[in-house]
Amino acid sequence: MLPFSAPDQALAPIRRICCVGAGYVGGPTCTVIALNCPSIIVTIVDVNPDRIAAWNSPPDEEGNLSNLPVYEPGLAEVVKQCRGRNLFFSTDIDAAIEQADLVFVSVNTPTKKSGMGAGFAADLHYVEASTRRIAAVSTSSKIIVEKSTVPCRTAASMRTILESNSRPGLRFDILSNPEFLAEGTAISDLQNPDRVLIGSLDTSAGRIAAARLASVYEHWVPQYRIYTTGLWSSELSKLAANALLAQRISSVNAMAAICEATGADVNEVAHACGLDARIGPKFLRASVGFGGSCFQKDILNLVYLSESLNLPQVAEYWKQVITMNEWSKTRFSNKVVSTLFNTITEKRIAVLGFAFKKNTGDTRESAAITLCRNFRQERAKVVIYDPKVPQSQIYLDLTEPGVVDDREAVRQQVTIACSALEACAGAEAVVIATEWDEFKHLDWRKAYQIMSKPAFVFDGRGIVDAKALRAIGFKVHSVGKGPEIVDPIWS
Ligand SMILES: NC(=O)C1=CN([C@@H]2O[C@H](COP(=O)(O)OP(=O)(O)OC[C@H]3O[C@@H](n4cnc5c(N)ncnc54)[C@H](O)[C@@H]3O)[C@@H](O)[C@H]2O)C=CC1
Ligand SMILES: O=C(O)[C@H]1O[C@H](OP(=O)(O)OP(=O)(O)OC[C@H]2O[C@@H](n3ccc(=O)[nH]c3=O)[C@H](O)[C@@H]2O)[C@H](O)[C@@H](O)[C@@H]1O
Repeated sequence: MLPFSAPDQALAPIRRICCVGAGYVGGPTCTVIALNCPSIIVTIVDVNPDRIAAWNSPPDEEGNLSNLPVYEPGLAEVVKQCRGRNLFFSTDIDAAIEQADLVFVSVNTPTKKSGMGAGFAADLHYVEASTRRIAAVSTSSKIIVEKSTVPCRTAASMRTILESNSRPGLRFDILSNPEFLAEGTAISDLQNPDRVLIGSLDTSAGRIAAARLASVYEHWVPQYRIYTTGLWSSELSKLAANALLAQRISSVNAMAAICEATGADVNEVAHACGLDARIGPKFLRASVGFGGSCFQKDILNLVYLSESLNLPQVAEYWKQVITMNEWSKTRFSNKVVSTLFNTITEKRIAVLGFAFKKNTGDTRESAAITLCRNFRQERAKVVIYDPKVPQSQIYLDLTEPGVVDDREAVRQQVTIACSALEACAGAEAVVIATEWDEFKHLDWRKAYQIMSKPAFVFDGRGIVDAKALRAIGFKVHSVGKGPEIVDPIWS
């Protein structure tokens, strides 16, 4: 990567930053900026007063900020250090925008639910509303930074909106600065990013704006990790990176199906492949299927973009990553049903983990939601335990939005346990849906004692020691591992 070279002229320093959107990205990202740049005043704003109140919530009896709206290891400590010093959370959006030299737009860009492009295109309503607000209230020129993940050329729409609606004489330089943090490791990803990507117009003003944003990151990120590109490349790189990451998981999950049918072990296959420096070892863990708010949404967005560009083969190629993911989830729940003698009706199924991955309380697109819905359709009694997801969120996720109000039916069929062992009590099967460390270290002997027999474990994350569990008496299915095949030639 070429080191970022700043323009020769002296750059006006950034003194005040406003971040519009206090969610999973805006909150942690701008908190880390505040931590590393004590000379910059950072104000994070949101239209949701409950979210802002939670960011401002007081410490609990032990002095910990346990009620922040986002759970991330290390986040509470950083908020505690900076809040009230140079970090503020507010609902006064207009004031924060007006005072800022630089505004991050970090609002949600979900998949459109209706209208043109429904089910594929990104809903840019929130980005447009924020941009219009910036235009309406600004009394000084600013740098506007797209932090949200957006389709290619969104910056051009933002520019048109700003130029048509702002006071005369003001100038807005628009940059793309996509975020690559992963939930659960957000603070370390932000403190030590693989790269910071900044896209700008290839004009002198564009390059100066990029250099001013880079100077913020340079407080803690080495220059060689700051990569500047054109605006459209930067926007597309974010969609491309997520598509490539998700594609790796779908590829390894496709291999997992072959492993299960042949007796090969997906961990060994992934390790053997990952030793090739061109492939690399990371992000090759077979699973019940990927979740999270972005992989599916961003690939759908790429599919829509490809179709709009009249590239149906490209669209079909990326769509297959999602098709494989959906199939992986269904394949896993079908395995549970077929192993439990083809019926789980009235059987108690303990689902361990509901978040889309460990170390987060986020459940968006979590594979556990699909599994639990499938188990409900089979009329099982589902007992769920997750260390970080609140009961209300689990019920919300399992309720089907639609004409029929099924809240009562869900509550009759699904209960929430306070511990993993409580979930296991009386269960016919344990399904590991999220790779929380505590499930690795569960007292599996105790779990076996309190379960119905035969006691089954379905490990959708490949985290338990299947041999040790079999020695206890469990019947174990691990994703990507076939049954112990006894080959007559060798026995
Ligand atoms: N969640 C993640 O790990 C990552 C998300 N992204 C992208 O970042 C963007 C934000 O994602 P999240 O933070 O997860 O979303 P989120 O839903 O957690 O947060 C977005 C926030 O923006 C607020 N908002 C919406 N319109 C607003 C407006 N006009 N004025 C003020 N506030 C407004 C919402 O109330 C909400 O609190 C998305 O484009 C996403 O694709 C990128 C990298 C990682
Ligand atoms: O744009 C985004 O939102 C972010 O999406 C992902 O981050 P995130 O979804 O938070 O978490 P990941 O660690 O990528 O995991 C996504 C899903 O894939 C699953 N996964 C991950 C890795 C793996 O090897 N196998 C696997 O099944 C996880 O369990 C999880 O369900 C990307 O990793 C981030 O770089 C990106 O910024």
